[in-house]
Formats: sequence, structure tokens, C-alpha cells
Amino acid sequence: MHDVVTFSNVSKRFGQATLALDDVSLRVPRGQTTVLLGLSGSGKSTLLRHVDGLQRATAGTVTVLGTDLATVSGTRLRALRRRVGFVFQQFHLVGTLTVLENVCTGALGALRGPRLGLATYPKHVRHEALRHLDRVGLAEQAFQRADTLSGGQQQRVAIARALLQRPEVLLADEPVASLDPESAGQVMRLLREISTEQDLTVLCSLHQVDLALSWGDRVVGLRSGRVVLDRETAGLDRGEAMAVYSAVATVPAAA
Ligand SMILES: Nc1ncnc2c1ncn2[C@@H]1O[C@H](COP(=O)(O)OP(=O)(O)OP(=O)(O)O)[C@@H](O)[C@H]1O
Repeated sequence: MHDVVTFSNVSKRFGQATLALDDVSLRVPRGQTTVLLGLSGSGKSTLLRHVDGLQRATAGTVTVLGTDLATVSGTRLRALRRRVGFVFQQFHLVGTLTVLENVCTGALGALRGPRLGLATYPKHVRHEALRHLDRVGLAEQAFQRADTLSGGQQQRVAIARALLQRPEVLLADEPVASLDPESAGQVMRLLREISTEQDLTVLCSLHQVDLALSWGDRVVGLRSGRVVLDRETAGLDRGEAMAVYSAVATVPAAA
């Protein structure tokens, strides 16, 4: 299977004191949902930010969609980043805008100049935005203000906005951390279904082991910036996944 993201012996240092990623080697296969698990501070967000080129490795090589990120900057890096969507724990919607306009902003990277108001987006963008809203189950809310939606609905809007970017990789940094268990399950189910339907590669950090096992194809466990687990979820039991959180390294890194 073709790998969409690879990390080869990647380390990331912040100053002298913090080694956020410690010799990480990792392959993320196309069209799969890979879940990152690990304690707070284990390096999950840092790893995701390296895929998006927001942060640069101190050592090692990060390859995204066939490009070694160390070899690109400026226009080429921006072009590559447009192929990588990102959803966040806090949704980052503009509450005073309609749901549909929030989704349309996902096309801004591909459009020239600023847009003020829904009518300033090309018709094809508005149509595509509506299609994505329909896919996430929110077509009826298209003309509501975004801040009138529940947290789970807002995260689904954020996913629709990311899809409008037509990404080949979707990064999700704790996308369900602020949601109730039912909404969290719905959002994870949606991510997994979209990944399968669109052959979209999803790389997602989570704190919930059960969600990781239910909706991930693969689980990668980080502890103190090191990969301590890398396994397909099929055949992985809860105890093995939970061991990522134990203080002593008992889980061997696996291929
Ligand atoms: N910009 C930064 N400057 C300095 N240190 C940083 C920076 N970003 C992250 N770190 C440090 O790197 C380590 C890994 O942080 P990171 O945010 O990647 O962890 P995480 O697993 O995503 O945590 P959480 O689950 O709380 O989001 C931590 O020690 C953190 O304090």
C-alpha cells in the first residue's frame, strides 16, 4: 500500500530542555485512519504539525505526498499544504457567519483575493460546500449562524470546511476532546466513513482508547516523543493500547 506520510528518524527539539519527538519513524498508508494515542505532552500535536509543515524537524526526514518537506518552502510549501486539511479541538469557526459561509472559507486558499459575504464566493464553491454539508448531515442548518450549533455539529461543519479544500490528507488534532461521548462517536464515525468513501488519509490524535479501537485502522502510541506502539487495530486489544499510558515502557515498538 502506498504511504502518504513517512517519518524517518525524526526528532524535534524545543530549546535545550524539550525533546518533543525522539527518533520517530512512521508510515501512514493511503486511505486509512491512523490514530495517535499518548499522554498529554507525548508529542501528538507536534507530530501532526510536522505533517502540515507548520513545524520543521530538528533531525530526520518528513515526506508528505511524495515530497521531502525539508526541500520545499514558499509557494511550493503552500501548494503542498493545500493538499493537507486540518481540523482542531476548538473547531475555529466564525460564530457570527452562517454555517455555509464557514464551509466556503475552506476554498479561500484556492481563490484569489478576500471574500466578504456568501455571494462573493463562486457558485460552484457554494454548491460544493452545500454538498459537503449534506454529507456531514447539516444541509438544513446551512443558513444558521455557526454559533447556534452544538459542539458536535460545529465539528462536523469544520470537517465539511476541510473537505472543501479537497485534501488528500486530513489531520485532526483531538477533534472530539470537547464533545460529549455520543457526539464524539458520531464525529469519529464520520471521519472514518469519509476516509473510506474518498480514499482520504486521516491522521488523528485522540485521548479515548475505545474510540481509537472502534474507528481507527491503525493505532500509533507515543510516550515522551517516542513511538511505543504501531499496530493495526484488528487484533489489538484494549490492554495493549492502554499500555501506551503506563509510566514504564512495556510495549515494544512494532512494524
Ligand atoms: N512551540 C513549542 N515550544 C516549546 N515547547 C513545545 C512547543 N510545542 C510543544 N512543546 C512541548 O513539546 C512536548 C510535546 O507537546 P505536544 O503538544 O506535541 O504534546 P501532545 O501529546 O499533543 O499533548 P496534548 O495531548 O496535551 O495536546 C511538550 O513537552 C510540550 O510542552
